[in-house]
Amino acid sequence: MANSSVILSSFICHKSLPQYTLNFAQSNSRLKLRLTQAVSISCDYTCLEVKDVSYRPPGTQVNLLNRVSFSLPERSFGLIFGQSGSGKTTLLQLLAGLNKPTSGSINIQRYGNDGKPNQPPQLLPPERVGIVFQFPERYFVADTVLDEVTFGWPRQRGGLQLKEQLALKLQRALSWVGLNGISLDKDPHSLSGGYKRRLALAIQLVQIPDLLILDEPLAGLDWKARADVVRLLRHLKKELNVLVVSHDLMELAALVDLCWRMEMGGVLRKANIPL
Ligand SMILES: Nc1ncnc2c1ncn2[C@@H]1O[C@H](COP(=O)(O)OP(=O)(O)OP(=O)(O)O)[C@@H](O)[C@H]1O
Repeated sequence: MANSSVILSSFICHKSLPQYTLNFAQSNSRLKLRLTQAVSISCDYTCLEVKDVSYRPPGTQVNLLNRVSFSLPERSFGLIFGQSGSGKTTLLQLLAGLNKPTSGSINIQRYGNDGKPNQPPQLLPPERVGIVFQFPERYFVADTVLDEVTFGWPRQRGGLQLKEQLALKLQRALSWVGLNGISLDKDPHSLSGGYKRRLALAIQLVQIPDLLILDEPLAGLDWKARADVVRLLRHLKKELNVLVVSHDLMELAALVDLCWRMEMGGVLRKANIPL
């Protein structure tokens, strides 16, 4: 059976590896730990809090976002929908730290058992946000699944310990998205549509994000792959804070805890899903 040392050795000299697969019974350990913590330690929770965020691209006079405010408590699934050109992607880019708001704040707020903030709000650091853009498979650059997932990992710096930690996180991420059965030598471009999306998600889950953002996760998939991704999102929302921008309201409706409409001019309003 392949184990973390197999991944680890492949991470260090990954070009010369034979075919292998993953089978990790222990990879749900963090999940169990989180459940235990929730029951036995406290009922504290965190919440993404976006307050009065406006954005005007440098050198322009037009606000693409106008005083956007919303909150998304942890382990919930938020959906933003709205017309093309209304500003949804612009908002996601701010949340991911790719651009900075012209004004307003994007924070993580921790609350205590009494429902009151129990510490000052913390800025949401970009490295704690996972984002999967539309059609992520178009940006796959590697010839193997392993190279795709580990693309961007430290090659020179960092000791064995760091690499071992990363390898364990990789096992867990692949297990989360149900890819623990596939060969890491496989060409990512040869995967089915649903599996390509799973791979794109696994890449974002290696470091567990405080916020997982998905831009049109069902776009361009056939019905089977769409159902596959919806099933996966149902599973992930139990553990993560998920924010999705999508036009596929019917298919995602059953997952949605909170919903907003982005109106033209970058104004966000709370809404029901118009089914
Ligand atoms: N850097 C920029 N400078 C000026 N205008 C911009 C810039 N980036 C985006 N825009 C404009 O801002 C508006 C919002 O774009 P955005 O991509 O956020 O919309 P969207 O709601 O995500 O649309 P879609 O559903 O088609 O993806 C559009 O009119 C777009 O042309």
